[in-house]
Amino acid sequence: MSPIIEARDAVLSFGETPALRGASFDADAGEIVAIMGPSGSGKTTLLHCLAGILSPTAGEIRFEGRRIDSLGEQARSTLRRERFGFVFQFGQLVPELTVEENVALPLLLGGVRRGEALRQAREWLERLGIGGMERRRSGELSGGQAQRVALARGMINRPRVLFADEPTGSLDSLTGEQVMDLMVGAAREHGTTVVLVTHEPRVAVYADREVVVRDGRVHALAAGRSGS
Ligand SMILES: Nc1ncnc2c1ncn2[C@@H]1O[C@H](COP(=O)(O)OP(=O)(O)OP(=O)(O)O)[C@@H](O)[C@H]1O
Repeated sequence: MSPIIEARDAVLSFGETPALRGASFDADAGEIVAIMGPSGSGKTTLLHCLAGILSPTAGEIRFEGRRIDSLGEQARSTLRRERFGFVFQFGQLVPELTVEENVALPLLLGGVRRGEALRQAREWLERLGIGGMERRRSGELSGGQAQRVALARGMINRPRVLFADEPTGSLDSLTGEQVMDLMVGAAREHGTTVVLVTHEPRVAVYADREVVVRDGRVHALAAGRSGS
């Protein structure tokens, strides 16, 4: 099986600071892969390259076998909206919008009618155990609730790949486990690949496989600890 998402020898610097120095990574369809590694090693930069947010200056990024690093900004933006989902450390919800509008946003941006988009948003909120909060604003949510909302927003367009950057980084361990259970459950149900950046071993055990980034390069770890 060829990987659904892949980086080959990706190189990227920020000014004089090298972030990726020939990073290679791949994930198969439906696989959950954790990217671990020390602070500043290049994890987030790798995730941003895989997700088409950044383009490496050398090397290749492929999604479903096709180069995406050479696409223009508009094509990458469409790809992100239609095929990828995102969950970040602090939810990054839009404070002016209600919870249901936040969740519906990827559908609304893709042209789905408002009524239908909000209906699907409420379904996801229900499913993630926060039904009844659809009219709140993000400032009225706990950290765990906000991450559930972010997860609902990340999954609502049934992405092929969900990119999660420290999704539990702002949560206590119990709440973090609940969010990870929900994320893994939703991803498994929809066959969504998950690329999960975390520095927490107890979060990485949710993955099928772990890799470690050091100094801008990716090192494989022994086969996943989960289930073993
Ligand atoms: N926008 C930026 N401008 C300048 N330097 C950056 C930028 N983003 C990242 N860097 C630098 O690139 C290197 C890799 O950063 P990156 O955020 O990818 O690491 P990380 O492994 O995700 O770190 P952390 O675990 O602390 O989030 C670091 O040296 C960082 O300082």
